[in-house]
Amino acid sequence: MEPDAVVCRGVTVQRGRRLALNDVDADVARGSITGLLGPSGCGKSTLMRAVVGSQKNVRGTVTVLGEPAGTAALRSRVGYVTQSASVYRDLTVRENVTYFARLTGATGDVAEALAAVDLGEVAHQRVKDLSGGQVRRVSIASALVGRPELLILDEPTVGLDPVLRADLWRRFRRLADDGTTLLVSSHVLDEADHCDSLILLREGTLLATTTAAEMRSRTGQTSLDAAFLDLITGTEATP
Ligand SMILES: Nc1ncnc2c1ncn2[C@@H]1O[C@H](COP(=O)(O)OP(=O)(O)OP(=O)(O)O)[C@@H](O)[C@H]1O
Repeated sequence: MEPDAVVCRGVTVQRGRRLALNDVDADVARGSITGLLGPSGCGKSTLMRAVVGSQKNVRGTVTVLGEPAGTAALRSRVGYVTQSASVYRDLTVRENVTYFARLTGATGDVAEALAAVDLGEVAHQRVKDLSGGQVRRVSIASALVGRPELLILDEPTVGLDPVLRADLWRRFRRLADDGTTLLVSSHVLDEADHCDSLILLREGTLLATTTAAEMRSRTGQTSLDAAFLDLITGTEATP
């Protein structure tokens, strides 16, 4: 069996006065969708940054595709889409994705990346004339064009309507089916149903590594929000 795409051991990050992550152990299996879930401020973005290698003051070890996180060799193998879209508003959709392809030295196909997130028909439009959901997808296409083995998406569905959200998750599933490993964060617990496995964080600590089905069976709840609350209560009840 191939080793996991991401292996985090004892990951601890101090940000200002706060311990943003406290001794977190978590793994991301290859070719699957792992959800990184928890309330706002629990440390999701910090953990993603530790995996990408852009977070300062990381203690513990983070191994990505067999290499220490952040090493130069990983640059073309890992795609990272931050919460705020990092695209050029005055360029067209195609120009943006082409630019990122050149920047990463990617041999990937621009048309293929645009098609993967259904942007083919607006490829000629300037980003400033697009909807928020479309801009989000330009960011994703810009990361996809490098054909990363690991794609890290920080809250990609936030602010999107339910139809667009469902559509994006279908596209993420297709990418995973084609062999890409996805680590996707969300503070919406219901999105857990789209993930193969889950890393649940709370106030910088690992609450559980689990699945949506296991969350329901452990708590007897059908709603994942309620199951998460039960897990928090259970944790607090443990001395
Ligand atoms: N630049 C910073 N300096 C100091 N503390 C920070 C900084 N950025 C974030 N933090 C703190 O680190 C903790 C974790 O933040 P992080 O952004 O990782 O959480 P998150 O789960 O991604 O939140 P959200 O869902 O709101 O994006 C929070 O308590 C936050 O206040």
